[in-house]
Amino acid sequence: MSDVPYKNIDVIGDKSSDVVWHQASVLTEQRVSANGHKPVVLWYTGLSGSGKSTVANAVDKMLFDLGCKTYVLDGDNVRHGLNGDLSFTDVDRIENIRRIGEVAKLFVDAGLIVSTAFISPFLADRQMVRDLLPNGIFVEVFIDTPIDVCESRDPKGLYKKARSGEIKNFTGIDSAYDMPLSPEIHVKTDLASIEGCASQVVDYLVEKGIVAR
Ligand SMILES: Nc1ncnc2c1ncn2[C@@H]1O[C@H](COP(=O)(O)OS(=O)(=O)O)[C@@H](OP(=O)(O)O)[C@H]1O
Ligand SMILES: Nc1ncnc2c1ncn2[C@@H]1O[C@H](COP(=O)(O)OP(=O)(O)O)[C@@H](O)[C@H]1O
Repeated sequence: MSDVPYKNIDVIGDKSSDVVWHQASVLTEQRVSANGHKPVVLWYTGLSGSGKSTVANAVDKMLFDLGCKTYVLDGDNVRHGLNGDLSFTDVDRIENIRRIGEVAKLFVDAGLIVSTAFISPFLADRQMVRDLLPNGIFVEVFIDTPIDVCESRDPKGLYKKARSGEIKNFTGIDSAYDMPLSPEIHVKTDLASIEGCASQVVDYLVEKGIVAR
């Protein structure tokens, strides 16, 4: 497990002590009742090329077709906008996950099923997001794909660049990945089809009474 210092602590610290929380006029409970399902964060974690985006989007489509209110936050997309100022140093990855955790919390408040597809390599950061949310809301989905399979897929040609030294701090090569210790859902993409992996996630949500089929 990596032990990374929170260098951006001045950013992370709460500087809003004079700001008072405004109570919304539509309560989360009312949104939940209108939506017909519980809000949840499906927190996908895994190496680059493991299948996070593919499985998250396949699940999202299945849930959308069941009438659920959903949204996917994807690493590649969020890093173009909200987190466009962040690199792949350990400190910036920590800040990346902290911001996504806060955004996911807002989506939960809106009553949605939010899927996040970020490498989120550090155990401590995934725990930080779990702790940010009410009990049972954070569902860790470990997209467990061996690095040699990810590298043979290499959908963006990034492993090739990392091996040649063109990209530094690449997860699994010269940057750490802490495997989840007890994820709620453990998906092995080298053993099941995309549809099979997505069904595994939806089955979990149905089994837990989060959505109805
Ligand atoms: N150095 C390095 N290491 C890992 N990944 C890299 C790197 N540089 C660029 N990329 C691309 O950025 C995507 C990962 O962004 P994340 O926000 O998910 O990363 S992290 O959670 O902050 O670790 C990742 O997307 P996925 O392949 O979808 O995981 C890559 O496309
Ligand atoms: N069972 C599977 N689940 C998910 N992806 C799979 C599976 N089998 C093959 N793939 C392929 O692996 C690649 C995963 O890429 P991607 O979803 O972008 O990964 P990540 O978001 O983790 O970087 C895609 O090209 C996808 O088609």
